[in-house]
Amino acid sequence: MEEHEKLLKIKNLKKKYQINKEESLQVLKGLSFSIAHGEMAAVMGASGCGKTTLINLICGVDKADEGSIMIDHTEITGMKKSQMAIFRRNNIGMVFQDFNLLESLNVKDNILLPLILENNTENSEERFEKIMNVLSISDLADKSVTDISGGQKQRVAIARALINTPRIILADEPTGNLDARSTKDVMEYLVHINEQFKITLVMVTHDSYAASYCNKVILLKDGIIFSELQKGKKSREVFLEEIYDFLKQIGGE
Ligand SMILES: Nc1ncnc2c1ncn2[C@@H]1O[C@H](COP(=O)(O)OP(=O)(O)OP(=O)(O)O)[C@@H](O)[C@H]1O
Repeated sequence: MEEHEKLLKIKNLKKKYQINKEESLQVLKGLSFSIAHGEMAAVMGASGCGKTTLINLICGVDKADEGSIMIDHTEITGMKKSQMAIFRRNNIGMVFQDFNLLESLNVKDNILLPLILENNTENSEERFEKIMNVLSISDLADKSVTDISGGQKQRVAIARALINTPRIILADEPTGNLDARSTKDVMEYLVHINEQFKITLVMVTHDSYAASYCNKVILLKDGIIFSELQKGKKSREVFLEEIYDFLKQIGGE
């Protein structure tokens, strides 16, 4: 893969947290990897290895100590907070474990919220309809988000992440609050939107089953990359076995 085909390029990323005056915790110790345009990748590793830290650095809510994060040729590590907030709104769609939907708004308004905040709802109807169709939530548009299932809530959250035509979707444990049936549904829909909208997707997960839907799995250990697994032409089931085997080596399952 040529460098210019990479959407996300992370080089030598370092992050430590100051625990108290004397102690600090070096979580990321020089992490490097890249994600191609249109790729769907999972980041895995034992609890506390720095997965959420990594997502927070990529979406710019926290700052790295060293290293570089490029999203489509834009270096984000040096950006000011206000600049980063604008970049994030225009380029990054976020999906969270607990959905982060507003209960006072119905499904449609939750999805349109990023455009409403930007005062940019003109010509959004066609994209809204397409997203609703692809995620099979058209029938839910007028419902309150308190009256739909967990799996449906996550599909609404994915629709909201997509509405602004982002370059990348970052998902932190998107199936963490879902049962097995809804996990399967949500992962199938994520594959579907990855294909239909050619959107690049990076998710952090504990769940090997969810990760097995991705084209690539990045395994973190001790603050660096332990291994990168490619699905290639393998079936999802065979890829799942491979993920299990590697996770056993790093104590992640
Ligand atoms: N703001 C913070 N201050 C101090 N330590 C922190 C802070 N945020 C995270 N940590 C620590 O850094 C390490 C990595 O945390 P992080 O949440 O990134 O891990 P994770 O891989 O996402 O964990 P999990 O899988 O359990 O969600 C953990 O030991 C955590 O306790």
